[in-house]
Amino acid sequence: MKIFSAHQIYEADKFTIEKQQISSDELMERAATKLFEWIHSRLRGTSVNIQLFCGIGNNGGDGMALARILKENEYAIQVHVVNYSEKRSKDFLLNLERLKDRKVWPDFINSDSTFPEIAPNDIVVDALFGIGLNRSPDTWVGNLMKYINASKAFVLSVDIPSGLPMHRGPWDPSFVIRANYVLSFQVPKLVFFLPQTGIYVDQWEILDIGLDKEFLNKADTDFELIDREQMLSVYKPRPKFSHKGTYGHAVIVGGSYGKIGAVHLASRACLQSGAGLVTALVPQCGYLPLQTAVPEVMVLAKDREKELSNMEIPFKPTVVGVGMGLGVHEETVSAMGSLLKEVKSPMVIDADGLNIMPKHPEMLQEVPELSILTPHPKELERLVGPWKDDFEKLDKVKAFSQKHHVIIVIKGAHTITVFEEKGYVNTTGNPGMATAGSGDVLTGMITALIAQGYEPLHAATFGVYLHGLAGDMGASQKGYEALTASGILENIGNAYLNFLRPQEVEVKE
Ligand SMILES: NC(=O)C1=CN([C@@H]2O[C@H](COP(=O)(O)OP(=O)(O)OC[C@H]3O[C@@H](n4cnc5c(N)ncnc54)[C@H](OP(=O)(O)O)[C@@H]3O)[C@@H](O)[C@H]2O)[C@@H](O)CC1
Ligand SMILES: [K+]
Repeated sequence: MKIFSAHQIYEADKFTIEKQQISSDELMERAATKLFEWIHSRLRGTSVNIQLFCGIGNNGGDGMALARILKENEYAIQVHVVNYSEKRSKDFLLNLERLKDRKVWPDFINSDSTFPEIAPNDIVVDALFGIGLNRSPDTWVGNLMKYINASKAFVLSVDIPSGLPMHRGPWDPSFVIRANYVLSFQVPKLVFFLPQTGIYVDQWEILDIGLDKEFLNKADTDFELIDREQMLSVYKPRPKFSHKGTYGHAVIVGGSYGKIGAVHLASRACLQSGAGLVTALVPQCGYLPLQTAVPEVMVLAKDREKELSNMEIPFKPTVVGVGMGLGVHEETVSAMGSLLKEVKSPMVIDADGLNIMPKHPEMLQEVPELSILTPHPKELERLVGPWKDDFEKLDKVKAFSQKHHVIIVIKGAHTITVFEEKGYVNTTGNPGMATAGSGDVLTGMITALIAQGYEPLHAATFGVYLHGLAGDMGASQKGYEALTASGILENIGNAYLNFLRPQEVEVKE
């Protein structure tokens, strides 16, 4: 699913109005009707007090139109117009008049007003600002947001939590509505998925307001959501007459004394994700534990006992995954330099494989094109430098990807895979996966997919998606706290099965 910028949404809006020959207020009416249907299907006429806080633009207009439909359906409502500007939108004014025609008189909140009381059982509809927010809300408006946040009421935001801009972090993090639920029109918004702004959104859902499908399909967006449907188009079924050679020979290079477990996890994940053959290249201390624990993995133990000083591979592997538990010993660093010179096809580079790079920038030049780098936030900062907000981070990663022609997997709650100009936002996974070794499993999985012939970008997005799904299945058995990297690994098979199972189709009433 594509993620549109504010500008693109306004364009889609304009295009739809022209093509469908409707007026802008008809589109607003559609939006408000969808909002109403969502609320009504849950409340079914329950006598609950609904307080609508409406701005003076089109987001506020949506709120006003919703208020009217709620009133027509005999819900108890109170409408507050938050008068933050004299520049009221045409459709806001139209809906204000329509509301007055129904004998509903909103109260107007200004900078010197006392805020209305909000009871714990009330529902607050937040229609202050939508995607048009372009500067910090005034202090009194920010204080109203804080006041709403401090209430115990359930907060339902229209389109986007008010106070969140579409293109940058908030000016003041306390001047943003914390939404229990966001009903977002037509397309998801990037801010829902970023660490600094996603915290304002507990749950979100898309309401289809009938924007022109052709326009939406044609549009080229900077970001996309990675979901099951899209991954199904990437998935490569295994043909009957295949053999282990069909699925490649992956080499996992890593480990040092006390950190052989990282290679163990990555190698097993690589096998369980479908690689034909897996060889682990480790220092001597890794030989016995790996041969004992994972009989399916072949082990190449190099000369040194405690760390790798030589990463020579005596055959031509399909793909190399490197870095987990490697350490940064001087000789390991130089062995890594030689490995990068040797390998010409895309690699997967993680952990210490990445930590080595910033101190040896010449190595970055040797990284094969289309390699996949999988940094966590600290490793990423070492690679691209610090950022002031998530948007600057994404810009820096895009520039880095373009410069080095590599794929970067920014690990996080919503892992984002960046390749050149574009970011792919993952939708699977959970907080239980923030645990030791989780990244080693991911590296093994992505390596396995490349071994099987997936092109690197697909290997990265599909690997991230499956890894999250395996984590979700693990968490459903054990809960977040008890989930370990082994728990993720054990669920790779279940993740594939779940992914390939035909999904139940939701029947709409
Ligand atoms: N396209 C769609 O799919 C549909 C969209 N719809 C709805 O429209 C919403 C977008 O509406 P919108 O453009 O009128 O902007 P909105 O967010 O209501 O802000 C209002 C105005 O406030 C101003 N302003 C900005 N920052 C400010 C600040 N800090 N303090 C004070 N003022 C500030 C700024 O105007 P300015 O003063 O800069 O000229 C801005 O224009 C969208 O989220 C959705 O709910 C639906 O109706 C149906 C179809
Ligand atoms: K809003």
